Amino acid sequence: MSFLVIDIGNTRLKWGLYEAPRPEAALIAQGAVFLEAIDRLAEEEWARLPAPQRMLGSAVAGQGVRRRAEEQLDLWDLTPRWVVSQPQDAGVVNGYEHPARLGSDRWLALIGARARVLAAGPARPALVVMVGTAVTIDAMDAEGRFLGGLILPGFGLMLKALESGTAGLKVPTGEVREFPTNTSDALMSGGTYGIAGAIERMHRHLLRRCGAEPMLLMGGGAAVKLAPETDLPFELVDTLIFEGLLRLGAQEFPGG
Ligand SMILES: Nc1ncnc2c1ncn2[C@@H]1O[C@H](COP(=O)(O)OP(=O)(O)OP(=O)(O)O)[C@@H](O)[C@H]1O
Ligand SMILES: CC(C)(CO)[C@@H](O)C(=O)NCCC(=O)O
Ligand SMILES: [K+]
Repeated sequence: MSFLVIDIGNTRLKWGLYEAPRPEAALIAQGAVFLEAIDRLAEEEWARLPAPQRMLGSAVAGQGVRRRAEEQLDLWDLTPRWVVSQPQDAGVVNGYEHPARLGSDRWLALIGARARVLAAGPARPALVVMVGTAVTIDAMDAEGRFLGGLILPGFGLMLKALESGTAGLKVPTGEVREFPTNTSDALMSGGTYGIAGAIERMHRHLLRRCGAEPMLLMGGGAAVKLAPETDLPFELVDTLIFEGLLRLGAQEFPGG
């Protein structure tokens, strides 16, 4: 009973085909396309896939984009299901004031992270960082309660904002330097240290709140850029959202 998972962010749609809706299921195929290219999925990347029987997705890019993805899913005989963040599920308690307003990608990453924490040994807090179009830095305690998190602009949005909001800043890519001495390096270093600094700050908040060293998990398209600048020990995990979808899929489709 093969299982398709989809993560629609604000820049790209990521998909994965697993042999079943189960956390330990084998990955059959995966891919990513920019949102502009969604309308060609059925005739290109998906055309050669064995038909999935079940599907579960996350979509934070808006109704229009989600509908375009659903049109492509018409290729197969399955009912599209999209995750809405719940007050609690799969061992995670959602501390958001309005739980359903938490981005489903963040919710799924927390569910994926919780499973990793428990698999790694005694329960401990976790800090879940996703570096995509936006950056999110989400804190979860040792009992699996999501305490709250930060939303920052990602690299692309930060640079775009500076470029369009000033006369003197253009955006050729620079290097990360401790003491930048040209505009490109100053911009790249500012963005990188801005995000790295926010991670360190949130790490401190969580350590103080819980009194235990959090597990730091980082993912998303631009996480590799940040990795060398992060002093804290971390794990790069690109599949947290998929892992969350597999866990929820196992609950939703218990027979396979
Ligand atoms: N070298 C770069 N310079 C400027 N911006 C960049 C660079 N590389 C990536 N970005 C931007 O960083 C953001 C992250 O993009 P990417 O597609 O890699 O992540 P993603 O995890 O798929 O994002 P999402 O899940 O939000 O769709 C995008 O807004 C992209 O434009
Ligand atoms: C913050 C993003 C854009 C990150 O992808 C997404 O999770 C989202 O649109 N969230 C909704 C708002 C919130 O999580 O508070
Ligand atoms: K995202």
